[in-house]
Amino acid sequence: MSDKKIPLVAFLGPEASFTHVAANSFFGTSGLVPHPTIPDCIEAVEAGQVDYAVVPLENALEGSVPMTLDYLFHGSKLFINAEISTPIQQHLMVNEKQARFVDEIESINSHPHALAQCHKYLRNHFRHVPLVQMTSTAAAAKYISEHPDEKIAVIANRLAAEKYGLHIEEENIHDLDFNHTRFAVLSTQKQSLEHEGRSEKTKTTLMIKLPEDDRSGILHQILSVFAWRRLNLSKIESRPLKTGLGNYFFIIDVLESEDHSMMKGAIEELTVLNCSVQTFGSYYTYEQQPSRH
Ligand SMILES: O=C(O)C(=O)C[C@]1(C(=O)O)C=C[C@@H](O)C=C1
Repeated sequence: MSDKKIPLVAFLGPEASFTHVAANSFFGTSGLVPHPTIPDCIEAVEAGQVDYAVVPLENALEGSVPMTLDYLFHGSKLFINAEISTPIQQHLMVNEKQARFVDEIESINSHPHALAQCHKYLRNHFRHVPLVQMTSTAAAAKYISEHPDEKIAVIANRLAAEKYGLHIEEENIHDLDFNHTRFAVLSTQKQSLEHEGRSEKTKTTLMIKLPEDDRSGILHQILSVFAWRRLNLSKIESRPLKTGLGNYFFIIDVLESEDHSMMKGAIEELTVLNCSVQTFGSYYTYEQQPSRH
């Protein structure tokens, strides 16, 4: 018998959320602990209650998950240890008791990203039905399993339909086929987690704050630091600094390890330009293979 300690992993729950599916694919079924919100997951790992947290970072159709970015980049001391890219398939479901009355539903509940991923479908089929935002797709599914008399449909994955005994009214209602979400594995350690099927390249996530004096051309200078070193950026996003209107910082993903000499040089040069640079770790990406969920 192996005496290897099973890590505890917080994930955005309840069970059968997409985050659960992603966490399960990476860590297996043991040690996974559902938390009701993204900040709860982040705080659990900061407080040492769990070893890791798995939280959604970005969806291919909807873009970044602001809650994760806000908690990760504003004051947390966590690092990204791995990234899991998961295919997302959304289904419309109701409680078995409501299966004959789908025409009479009074609201459609789900996570805001899931509602947005099915925007066209909802406009075409349920234009006048109010949409209600929930903390996760699985939270919506769990709710209607516990309230069979309420005339609510939800958008969630197949695992949620199975787990909460719901009737799938329509499958694959997401507007575009290429629907993937990136999840981050976070911990207090600066480390890269190894797992089967990792990407060839390491990715580094940087948070860059501009110098106080608002010089013209500073963004161009920042990008040149990476460009002449042939460091490939896979993402650049600006987010509010929350210090005043128009004050932003940049999140930049670079396809190189921060230990690489070119990266060290780039970070040093950015500091000389009076930018403040914080690294959130270098890590691998894992593509989760499509499953029935
Ligand atoms: O609601 C869930 O099931 C989640 O895991 C959250 C989340 C998200 O934040 O985008 C994850 C993947 C899907 O894109 C929809 C919702």
